[in-house]
Parts: sequence; structure tokens; C-alpha cells
Amino acid sequence: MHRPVADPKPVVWTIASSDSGGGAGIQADLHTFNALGCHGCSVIAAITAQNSTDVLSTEAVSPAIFIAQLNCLLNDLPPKAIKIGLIPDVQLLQQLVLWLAEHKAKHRFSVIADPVLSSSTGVNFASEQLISNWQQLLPLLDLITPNLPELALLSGMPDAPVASQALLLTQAGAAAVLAKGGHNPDSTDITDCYISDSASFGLTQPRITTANNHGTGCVLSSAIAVACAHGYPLHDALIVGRAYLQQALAQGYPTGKGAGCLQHHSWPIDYRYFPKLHGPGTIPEPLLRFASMAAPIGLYPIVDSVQWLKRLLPLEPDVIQLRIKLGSASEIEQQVAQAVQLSNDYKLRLFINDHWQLAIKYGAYGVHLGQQDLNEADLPAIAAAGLRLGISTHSYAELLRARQLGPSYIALGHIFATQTKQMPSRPQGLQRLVHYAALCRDIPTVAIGGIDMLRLQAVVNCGVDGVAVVSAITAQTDPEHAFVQLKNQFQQYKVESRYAHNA
Ligand SMILES: Cc1ncc(COP(=O)(O)OP(=O)(O)O)c(N)n1
Ligand SMILES: Cc1nc(C(=O)O)sc1CCOP(=O)(O)O
Ligand SMILES: [Mg+2]
Repeated sequence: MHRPVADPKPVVWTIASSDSGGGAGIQADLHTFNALGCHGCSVIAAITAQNSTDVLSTEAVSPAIFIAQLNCLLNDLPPKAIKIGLIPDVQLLQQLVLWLAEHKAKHRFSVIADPVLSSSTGVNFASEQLISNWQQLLPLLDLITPNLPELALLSGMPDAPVASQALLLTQAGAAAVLAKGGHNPDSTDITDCYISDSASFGLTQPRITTANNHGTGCVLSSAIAVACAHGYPLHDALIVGRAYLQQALAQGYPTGKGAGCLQHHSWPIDYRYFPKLHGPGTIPEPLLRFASMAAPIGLYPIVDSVQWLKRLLPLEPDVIQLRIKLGSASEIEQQVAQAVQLSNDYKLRLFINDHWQLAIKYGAYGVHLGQQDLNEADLPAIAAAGLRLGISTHSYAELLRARQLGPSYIALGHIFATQTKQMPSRPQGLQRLVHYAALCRDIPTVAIGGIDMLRLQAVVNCGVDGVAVVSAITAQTDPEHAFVQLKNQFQQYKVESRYAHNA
């Protein structure tokens, strides 16, 4: 008998200590790995006798068994990512620095470290020597996630602004720092501050006031490590980590007499749990209102000339886009003017790609803009003119930025490899499409990139409202026939997928 071959689960390690109370440490890390679809392995540095109120005692393992765990796992279960947590022993931390220096480059795993220098129950694990060892670890880390007291200990500049302290850790070798703002008692929101060589931004969420908060740092760093192991870029891993933590906190439960635990659940898809991004090109909340799409998007052909519009408009596309990349300014203007006139004649919804001034001037139904285009466009003018706005996205970070602008639809790309355009990002694939579409339940979505008749049903089943295609129509020997087939199949798959969801 043949069994279906499942995709292998990425392997993630936690190098940390046991929390006998089950809410933090190795125990919380393994729950997080499992809930987010990874296989967890553990390298135990110490055993703590701990309950919900106190850490009563801590005993580190011997260096021999510490190294034996690392080496035996590396031989058989090499990690895609490693999370480092509490290592309350100078000798073990020194061993770890040497071990990572020897193996990290060759095995190319990500290392995310939560420098647990004190427990939430008030126990201080930090000695001068331990802090100095953490400083030696910095150049081996892809990300370090200190809270504010830990950041102060590691930077040695407790009175400097958070961003300056975080910058100091990057100058000492950490590839990136997420300074967690939860210990700032004055705010109803929590803002974490991210700094790397190439970027800095903030992630803000409402503070969840709860006594069930034991292990938050462990869970956040573990969730970030998992998202890295699944291949998400670090920016997106931070977003997934924050959303997972917020969801787990919102559903936390009491245990003993002290702090309760977080509820481990599943991949976060509820927009409520996702952070707001602050940084260049972002606004925290929609300040503009773009007109809505009025009717579902459906099959969405993208063409590069008025000639193509003349061929397809009589076939009544649900929505269509004119995407011109070549020609002089006056040629482009002429094409846009004719295209809008044609779309009015057929009473069909036409989006103009990139050329938002011309779209406003000639009164198109909408404008489609990419992330780069957004930096140059006058969004208030587009909204004031009553045009719809579609925005391209290729990651969680871009998706949150787009959502915060309140557009009429969000494009999710590129799902599969495409020959039509050079893409700087990797294909997203269907699993990510499911997550992105679920995060946009209240706003129409369009999948784009490498979609053809064979892939249409799988894409529709991911829950998108529309599917945008270029070559599946324009590169076919009979484009009109291809369009009609795609449109009909789209409708049929949509009905079937709705039926399947309701069954
Ligand atoms: C529906 C839809 N999705 C994505 C794009 C791509 O827009 P952008 O990222 O601005 O890239 P260019 O199309 O300008 O090359 C799109 N046009 N339409
Ligand atoms: C124009 C464009 N934008 C993309 C994005 O992901 O933003 S993918 C893409 C090309 C889509 O062409 P085809 O259907 O031939 O693969
Ligand atoms: Mg563009």
C-alpha cells in the first residue's frame, strides 16, 4: 500500500532550560514549534525547579552532556533554525559560542536568541561573566530579542534611548535586534523596536492585561524561529511571532497560584492579533477611504495595449487591467485615454497600472500600484477622485503595509514562478496564499503569478476573490478561447469551493 508522502516538517531546536511548571522554557518552546508545524528538538542547558510563583532552584547540566546533545542532533536532525533561551551557566555559554562558531556557517541555520537574564518571577540569572559571554555570542546571532532590562544589561547604556542601545548590539555583531517594549509600564500599547543594518521599524499591538503571561519571551522567540525555519524572511518571521504571541496571550489560562500560561493554538490568521507596522512608507491606521469594488473580482486579465482590450472587452471580463511598460509619455496617455473610453462603452471595470495621474485625469475605475509605486503616488488624490486602489504584496510586511492604507483590493503574488516579470522575491506557494487570504477576510484579494488553467482550482480553493493572469491568456494560441475557459472555470471552482466550505 502506498502512503501519501507528507512534506517533511522543518526541524527547529531549542537550546534552553526546563521549566518544571510547563509554562516557559523548553516546554513552551516545544509547544510553539509543534503548534506552528515544525518538529522540535531540545538541548537542555539546565533544569529549574519552578512553579507558577517561584524558581526554587536551578542546576546546569555538565558541559559533556550539553555538547553531546548538540552533536548527536546535528548528526541526524540538523536544524533549519535554532532558538536559544535560558543558559544560566558561564561554561555552557562559552561552549555554545565555540560550537556555533564551528557549525553555523556550514549548516546555514538561523539563530534566534532570547537572552533570558532574569525570570518574570524576579530571579536574576545575570552575572558579569554571563553578560560578557552573551556579548561574545552576538556575532553568531541572526536576531536577539531582549526585553528592556536585558537590553540595558547587554548594551551597558541603560540611560540611552532604546534605539541607540539596540544599535550598539548590532555594532557588536548581532545581525538584528528586536527590543521588546513590554516592560515599558506607561503604555496601553506595546511597541517592539526592530533594528538591523538595513532596516528599522516598530511593531505595535494593544497590551493584553492578563495574569496569564508566563513564558511570553520564550514563545515569541520560538515562534520567530519557526517562521524562519519555514523560509519566511526575518521581517515576516517577526510579524508571525508577534501575532502568534498575541493570540496565545489572548487565550491564556490560569495554572497555579501565580502567573498562568499562554494557550498554544495554530498559525495566526486573525488580523486582530497582527501588529501595526511603523516605519518608512507605513501609516498606522487607514486615514483614507478608497471606493469599494462593488462586485467580486473574479477572473482578472492583465494586458499591455488597447488592442488587447479591444479583443477581450467584448467577452465581458469581470475586471481588467491595462499594464503598459513601454512607450513615450504621449503614447501612454493616448492608450490610457482610449482604454478608459472603451471600458466606459462596455461598462466594465478597468484598472490602470502605475499611471495614477492619467487614471485620475481620464476617470478610470481604479489604479493598481506596487510597493515602490506607493512611495511616489499621491494616495489622497486617488481617493479624492473616487478611484479604487489595488496594491501588490509579496510578504506579510507588505500585506500589513497595504492593509493599513485601506485599499479596494490586495494582490497576493507571485504565487508560482512567472516568465512575465523579473521578480525580486521568491514564489509564495499555496500554503502562504491560504494564510494571506485568511488574513484579508474583510478585503478582496487577488492571486497573481504563474497561474494557468491547471493551477486555477488550487488557487481558488485558497480563498481568494480573484485571480489575475497575463500569459495564461496573452501567450496562448487562441487567447479569446483561453479567456472564456478560464473565466468559466473560475466561476465553477468558486461555487464548488463555497459549497465545500459550507458542507
Ligand atoms: C493584480 C496585479 N497584481 C500585481 C501587479 C504588479 O504590480 P507592481 O508590483 O506595481 O508591478 P508592475 O505591474 O508595475 O510591474 C499588477 N500589476 N496587478
Ligand atoms: C505583473 C506581475 N506582478 C506580479 C506580482 O507578483 O506582483 S506577478 C506578475 C506577472 C504575472 O504574469 P503571469 O500570469 O504570466 O505569470
Ligand atoms: Mg507598478
